[in-house]
This record gives sequence, structure tokens and C-alpha cells, in this order.
Amino acid sequence: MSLPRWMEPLLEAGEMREIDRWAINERTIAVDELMERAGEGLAGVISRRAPAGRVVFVCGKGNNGGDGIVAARVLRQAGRDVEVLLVWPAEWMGSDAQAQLKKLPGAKPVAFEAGRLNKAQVIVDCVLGTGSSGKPRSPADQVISEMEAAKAPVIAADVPSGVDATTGEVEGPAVHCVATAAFHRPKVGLWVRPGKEYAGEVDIVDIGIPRGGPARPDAGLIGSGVLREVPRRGATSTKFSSGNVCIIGGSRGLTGAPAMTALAAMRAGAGYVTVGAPASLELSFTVRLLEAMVVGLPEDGDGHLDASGLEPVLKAVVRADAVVLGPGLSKNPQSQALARAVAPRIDVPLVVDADGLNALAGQLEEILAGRRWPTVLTPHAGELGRLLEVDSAEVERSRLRHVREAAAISKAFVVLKGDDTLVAAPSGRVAISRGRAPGLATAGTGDVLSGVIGAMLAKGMPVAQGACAGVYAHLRAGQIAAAPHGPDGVIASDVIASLPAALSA
Ligand SMILES: NC(=O)C1=CN([C@@H]2O[C@H](COP(=O)(O)OP(=O)(O)OC[C@H]3O[C@@H](n4cnc5c(N)ncnc54)[C@H](OP(=O)(O)O)[C@@H]3O)[C@@H](O)[C@H]2O)[C@H](O)CC1
Ligand SMILES: [K+]
Repeated sequence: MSLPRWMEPLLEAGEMREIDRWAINERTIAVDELMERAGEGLAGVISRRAPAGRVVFVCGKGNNGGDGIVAARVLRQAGRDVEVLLVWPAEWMGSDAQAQLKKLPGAKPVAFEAGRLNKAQVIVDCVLGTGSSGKPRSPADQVISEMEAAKAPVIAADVPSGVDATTGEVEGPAVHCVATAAFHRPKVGLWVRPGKEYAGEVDIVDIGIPRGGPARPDAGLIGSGVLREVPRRGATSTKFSSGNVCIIGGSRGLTGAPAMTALAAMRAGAGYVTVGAPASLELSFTVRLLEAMVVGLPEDGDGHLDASGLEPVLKAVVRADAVVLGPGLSKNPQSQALARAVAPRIDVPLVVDADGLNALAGQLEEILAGRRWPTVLTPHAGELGRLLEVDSAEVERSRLRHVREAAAISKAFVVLKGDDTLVAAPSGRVAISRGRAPGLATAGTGDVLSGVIGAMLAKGMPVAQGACAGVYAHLRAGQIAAAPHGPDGVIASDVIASLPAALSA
């Protein structure tokens, strides 16, 4: 199935190779033509981003190196001071790259020498591209470390060397670039951490590959078009048709979380919001949430939901179109047991967040896989690590693999939060947020996200679309909240207040 219109496709290295082969074999586009356009495009990116001073190309033996040789020729012909350094002997280069070497005017390339990077105004990394696999091996590893240590900014051809183009994983040395010239389409690894941190700005270079190629990408960026899919209130809307969200959570000391989830759901357009929380805390919600309903639920007498509350919870959610389970729930064993009992019994779309997720640690399949209605999980790396019973550092190393694994096991949509928020479907498809909203790095913004996604699902959006619309609106609200004074003083309430503006565009 092709990607929805609001997703901008990203390619894995294998998909790019397939498209490449198709263009060459089926559309009879010559490799040197593709390389020529890639090199010209790369030269254009360099001219725009580093318009003066010496350009030092560092070229490997594959076609990525060949692209660099073309760009070096184009820039020399334009009068730039260009030096070309080779990582491997010229005779080891592929035939297409060797052909480009013969056309290079001016000084011949020389063997790589770290000292030569000192005179560079900009370094161009053409060592490894989509043809590389695994940790960089010698001599590429040493060269990559030297480029990383050099003072001059680095621009990457297609993918920063050391970054896996398919996964964004970085197993050994890699180069932090200010920009990456991505040929044809950006590769997945440019948008997934840690690879994303190395890619810098991503400039797309059209290399003349026609439409209609063979690859059916399964990953893409969430585009602004997703907001056009959000159902809007009209003349015949009622508070119920706008979306009825019920939030189950809260505990003594953690009353802000469900309150913010509720406010976020309302600001994201839900017409009717209920908070089900420990009975002794009812008053704090009643005074905070003028527009919401509050239902007091059985508790342990100390402000924690009790496992005996299953039936009252099911009664509280009976008219909801979507439920958010977990904000402020706490790690109290009784409350956690309640969450485990409730999750399989909710017969509407369910969002599980925060301590609701912790309740599912190691039991994703048993508790969620049999649900008849869609489920969305919204973990950060630590929570995903607990769900899968692996270290959070391991999740951070391979974010795509882990988010897909959790989605496959639980048959839920899993939203792995971060600057590169990943939304994985049980099928393996992944939608990726562009990120760049540092204002969101503050307490409570996760509660806001679960409320926004809850509202989208309550409006009846298909689950992938609803989760992605929620992620996009939340990101944009974070950017709007930071616009007046920068990200540092942003609090989650500002993000909530910015949701209507974020959703109106
Ligand atoms: N896709 C397109 O339409 C076009 C792509 N272009 C550019 O080509 C590269 C991909 O080129 P390719 O030749 O397939 O591969 P690379 O240049 O990335 O490099 C492969 C060489 O590197 C060696 N290698 C592989 N892994 C490692 C590693 N871990 N450490 C060190 N060296 C590694 C490998 O050598 P072996 O010894 O393993 O055989 C290869 O020699 C793409 O990214 C674009 O930049 C075209 O120019 C235009 C069309
Ligand atoms: K590269």
C-alpha cells in the first residue's frame, strides 16, 4: 500500500538501490548521468552553504566518492579552490567513479592526509553512502574520525559517513555535518536519531529519476497535510459529535498530569471530556477543570486508584469515544493492577501513557494484542525499554527497530517520543516527526500529547492518521509557544494554549 498523501516518503538504502537499478535498466538512464546530476546538485548545495574559500573533498571508492569527484569538477570549473583527497588508491575506485576522475581538471587527487583538512573552509564527506554496511572499517574509520575532529564544517553527500542510511544507527565513528545533500529522496536514517543529529539540514537533490519506480516506501515524514484530515466542528456539531474523551489516572501528588491531558483534549477540539480519578482528589480536578466532568473512583484511602475500581472505571468510560489511560496514575501496585485489568476491557480506541505504560512492562502481547479496538502507546525511550525489558540506552541506539518491535508485539500503534518522534504501526510502517521544537523538553508535554491524540481518536480519525495528527499539532504548538521568547521558559500549559493556533493552520 502506498503512503498517505500527508507523508513525505523516505527511502531505505535497499529501496534506493532498487530505484537506481530500475532507472538504469528500465528507463535506460545511464549511471554517469545520475552521478553527474548528483555531483552537480552537491556542488549547488556547497555553493549555497559555503560560497567562498577552499573546498576539500574526501572521497571513498564507491559511487558516493564518484559524486564527490563530479562536484569537485563543477566547482573547479566555476573557479573555486578545490582539493580532492582519496581514502583508497584511485585504482580501487569503482569504474563509474574512475571515469569521473579522468574528467577532473586541475591538480590530481592525493591520498588522504588529516593535515590537509586544516586549510579547508568546508569539508565534503563522500566516503560512504548507501552502499556501506556495518561499522566503518579501516581506513574509512580513521578518516571519518579525522573529519569529525577537523574545525571546518562538513557537508555530506547523500548520508553522513558512519550513519546507517536505513536505520539512523551509528555503530562506530561518524561525522557531524551541517548539511546533507540527499540524492533523489532523503534516506530514513537522516531523520532518525542518532543519525539525525549527524545529518544537519537535509537538502534534497533531484537527480532526474522519473516517477513510478518500484519501491513502496514504508517510512515517511509527517507533513502538514495531516491537519487537513482532522474533522472540524460544523453547524450541526454537538459536544458529543466533537469527540468524547475520558481520562483515567491521577494520584496524590500527580493531579497536574490528568488535568493537562484533559485541557489538551479540549483545546484539540474534543467537545466532552471526563476525568476519572481517585475519589479523594475529586475536588482538585473540579476546581481546575471548569469545562470537564469529574468522576471519583475507588481508591486506597491515600489517593491511589484501587484494583477494585474496574467496574466503576468501565462505567465511567461507557459513553467515551476514546480513553486515555495512565497520566498521573503512579506506580502504586493496586493502580498498576487496575490499569492491566482495564486496558483489555475498553471497547473504544485507547491511548496508554506514562504509568499506564509501566503497568504493561513485559506484558504487551498478553494485555493488548487481543484488543478489538485500536490502541496507541506513547512511550519515551525509558518507558519503551521497560515495555520491552531492555535498557533505555539500547532503545536509543536502535530506535526504529525497537518501536517496530513493540508495535508488532502489541498490535498497537507505538509513538516513541523524542525530537524524532516515531509512530510505528503494527504492520511496520513508520511515520516520523521532523521535530525541532525544543520548547517541548519540559514536564507535562507528554500528558498534553496523549490528550491531543485522545481527541483525534475521539473524533473518529483512523488511528494512524489520528496519532500522526496529534504528534504534528503538538509539535507545532510547541513551536508556537516558543515563538515569542524562545524555548527556555515554555511550560506545558503554554503548549496547551497554543493548540488552537497549531490546529488552525
Ligand atoms: N542512488 C542513486 O540513484 C545514485 C547514487 N549515487 C551515489 O552512490 C552511492 C552509493 O554508491 P555505492 O557504490 O553503492 O556505495 P558507497 O559509495 O556508499 O560505498 C561503498 C563502498 O564502500 C565500501 N564499504 C562498505 N561498507 C563499508 C564499511 N563499513 N567500512 C568501510 N568501507 C565500506 C565498499 O567496499 P567493500 O570493500 O565492502 O566492497 C564499497 O566499495 C549513493 O549514496 C550516492 O551517493 C550515484 O552516484 C548517483 C545515483
Ligand atoms: K557520505
